[in-house]
Amino acid sequence: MANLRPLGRQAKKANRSDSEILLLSRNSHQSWSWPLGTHCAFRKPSRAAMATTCTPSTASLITTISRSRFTNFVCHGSRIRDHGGSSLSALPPNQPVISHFATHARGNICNLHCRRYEAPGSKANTAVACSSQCRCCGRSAAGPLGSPSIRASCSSHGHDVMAPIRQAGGTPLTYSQLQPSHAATAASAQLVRRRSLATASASAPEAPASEGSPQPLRSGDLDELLYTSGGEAPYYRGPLELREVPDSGVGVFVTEDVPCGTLLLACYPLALLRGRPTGHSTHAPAAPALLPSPMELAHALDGAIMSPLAAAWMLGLYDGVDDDEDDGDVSDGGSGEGDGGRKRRRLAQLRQLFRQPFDATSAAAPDADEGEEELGFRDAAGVAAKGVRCPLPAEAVARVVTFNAYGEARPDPAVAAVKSLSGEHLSGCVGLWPPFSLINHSCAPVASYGLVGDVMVVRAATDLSAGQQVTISYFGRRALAPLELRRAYLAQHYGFICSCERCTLEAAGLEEEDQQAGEGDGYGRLRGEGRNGAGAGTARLPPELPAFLENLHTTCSRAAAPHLNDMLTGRRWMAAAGGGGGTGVNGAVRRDEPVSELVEELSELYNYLSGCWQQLLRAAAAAAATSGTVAEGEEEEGVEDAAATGGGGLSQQEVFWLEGSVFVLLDQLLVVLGTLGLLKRVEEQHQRTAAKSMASGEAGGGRKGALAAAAKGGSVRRVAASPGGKAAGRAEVDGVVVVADESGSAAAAPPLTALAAMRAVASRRWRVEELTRNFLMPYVDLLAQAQEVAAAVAPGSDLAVACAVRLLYGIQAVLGPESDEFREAEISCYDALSARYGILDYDVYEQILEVCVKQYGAQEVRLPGLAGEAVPAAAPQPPAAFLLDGGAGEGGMVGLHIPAVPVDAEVVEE
Ligand SMILES: C[S@@+](CC[C@H](N)C(=O)[O-])C[C@H]1O[C@@H](n2cnc3c(N)ncnc32)[C@H](O)[C@@H]1O
Repeated sequence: MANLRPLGRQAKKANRSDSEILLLSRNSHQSWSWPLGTHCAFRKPSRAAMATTCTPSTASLITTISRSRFTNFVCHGSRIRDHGGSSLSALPPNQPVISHFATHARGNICNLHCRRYEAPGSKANTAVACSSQCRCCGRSAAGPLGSPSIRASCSSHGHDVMAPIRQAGGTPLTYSQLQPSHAATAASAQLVRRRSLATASASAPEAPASEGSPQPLRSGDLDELLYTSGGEAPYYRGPLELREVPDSGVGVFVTEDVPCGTLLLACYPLALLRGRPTGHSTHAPAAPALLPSPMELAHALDGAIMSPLAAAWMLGLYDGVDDDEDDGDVSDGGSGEGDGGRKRRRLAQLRQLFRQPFDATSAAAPDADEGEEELGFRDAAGVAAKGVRCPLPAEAVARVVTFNAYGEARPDPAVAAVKSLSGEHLSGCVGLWPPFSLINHSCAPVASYGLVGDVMVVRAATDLSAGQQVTISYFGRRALAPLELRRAYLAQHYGFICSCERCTLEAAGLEEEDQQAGEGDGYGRLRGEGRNGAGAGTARLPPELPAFLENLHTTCSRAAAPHLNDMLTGRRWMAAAGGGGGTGVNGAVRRDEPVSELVEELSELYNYLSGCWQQLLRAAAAAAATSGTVAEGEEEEGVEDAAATGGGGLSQQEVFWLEGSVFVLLDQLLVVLGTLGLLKRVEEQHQRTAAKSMASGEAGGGRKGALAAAAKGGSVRRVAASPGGKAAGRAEVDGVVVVADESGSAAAAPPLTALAAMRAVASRRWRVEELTRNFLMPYVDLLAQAQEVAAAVAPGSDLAVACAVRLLYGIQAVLGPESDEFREAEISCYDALSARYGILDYDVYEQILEVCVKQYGAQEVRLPGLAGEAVPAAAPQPPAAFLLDGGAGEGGMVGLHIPAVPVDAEVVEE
């Protein structure tokens, strides 16, 4: 599992229940100090407490935490296994305000979460002291003590949200985040003990709200996080600068180290079109049909009145003409600038624009008519200015929109939940956010992004080092597709051949496919042909792997997926149940389609898919072996070493990519596995029942008698008499319609229909151990792999969040909330949400998690029957399908729905 360790649920529980934890004392003007080498004082050692222990031996020293005006200090540190520890470094005394912030050391060994509470009346936006350095890895995540470059905030309900926001140029965000916590005292008393996810179970009766049932999101909680201060126009630019990037034009780079979750950019749109509001639904994404098209946006912009700043951006944004290409023209035309002239000029112009805040006064006014040119815009210097007409001709506007616009099919679930509190219902939209448009794409991006209302927010999705390019993924789930498919998509939609690190690596590998001992990366290394011969002669990957990978996706998505979709989705079941008989919509299964045929078909598919999966895993394992794989407990260092040295084998990252390339396969396996189990069980039950009836019939005289006898015994309820045939009959066995024919032979037992199967499934209790063994375990196993893939390839994306959330619930169902695996899964969840929303206060994290659980259908993992409750006998419901889709605003590549029906369960005999 990932190597990231934020505070876990246990830590939270410990704090909540053990109020003795020394650091958790609110609102008292008090200071603490620890002599060197003493442990943080947890009176009741818990696992969390132990993990948080700071000792010199783990190189974690707390010298003093200085006094003065700070009032409250909460430290949640956690550390997993035996890697180093969390560290609070020394703070000089008598700082005006002291705070620590969360260092979310993704990829580091340790993690530290510290929260500060302001004294009532004190100014939360006073510069705070931040200094924290991991002694294990030496990484520093903050500016110097007392530096005004970092601000911290208190949330309105008394918890704080620690988002290190840096004032590195640009206008800092001015919103409620930086205001004093107006209700810190009162709210801290109101701390609601939320029902822990860990203890929530399918069977748990709804607890009264006061007993800590999940609280609905309160706008105040996320306002702080989401920059919705009302009125003020948020703009924020972190420590970013523009640079030239070979083959990609201009790109955005960080000028200093920033930790994962750091806000990098928040800006207003130059223009934005929203679709018709559809409200927030937990399951149903906004219909794509409601999304305005980019061409509508281009049309709206054509000839629109806009601020001089916006007009300058329109001229500066990439329009599909490469700078190099244009250079030739320019010099040929006698500009005298020579090669690189336009490039340099453009870079200089963009740098100047990038420095200007792009806030609400910078936008276009597409609906403005002539007279409204007088409207108050402002120019690049921030001076009030007249509006100007869009300086580009229609076709150029269309090109700018094509290459720079961003569309979101549905709003982010957490944002939507917050917005809906104030009656605002977001919908899909298309818009242009100029500073955001300068960020290049990578198939292994390092930043996440999303819309908060109209504001585009970009965050570091991993720790970034000074000088590193900020990249995002232009597509969602396609990030998990193989090279050729990704490239085809980017070429078609964005007009470029991706030259990101991952593509370069994979392409290099493909080119070297036929070479002998490799010096290169990629597939050469995959085959154990690593540098200096490392790995040669040891485990080797199948030589056909590259082709295998490239073909697999095509096969699965084009052949298997539609087939499965058609056969297994809720729509189909619904159509089967929906009456009319015969075929339903979209060629749905016939009411009388025999289960055995479906089973056979699915079995074949399953064998094929699982063969592919096994092959892939073997390949990945073999590759890992060639890299001189890491011993247990040395995972992180090993990976780092491998990555750093470019060692002979395959780095963990490459393994992730490999696995990611067939991510689609995993979904399909899940669906097939689950459905197959379901059908097999029902069929077996059907056969048992038929055999029973036969036996009774033989003893009691004829099939008709058998049915009657069975009905008498309570297991079969007779619903129809023989239509006249000597041994025919029809009965319903707990929802399964059994129609006896006239042959009298067991083999001639009538086919169980798909519809009847669903009914049977829906009306039964499930045997827990069967569920666990046959369905949930493989499911969770696959999810765990998927989660790692998603975290590596698309951190902070919908996909990564969905995987992490579903894994959490899967592990809860299978291994329980006390298991180590659960804790690790929770850490993954926290990581995924932090990468998306920034470093989160635990309570906010819990709230967002709840929203995501609904959004991604994770609760469906809690299959009926796990807690022993009966599944309501009812007509088959269409499964509450959930879709693992892509990053912000993107649909999935394949769009498989995973049925949420309980599957592979054995009917408990009564
Ligand atoms: C939204 S713009 C990004 C900013 C752009 N680099 C510029 O100079 O304005 C998108 C364009 O940048 C270039 N680009 C972005 N990511 C790239 C990548 N990974 N490889 C190659 N070109 C890329 C492509 O030309 C693409 O159409």
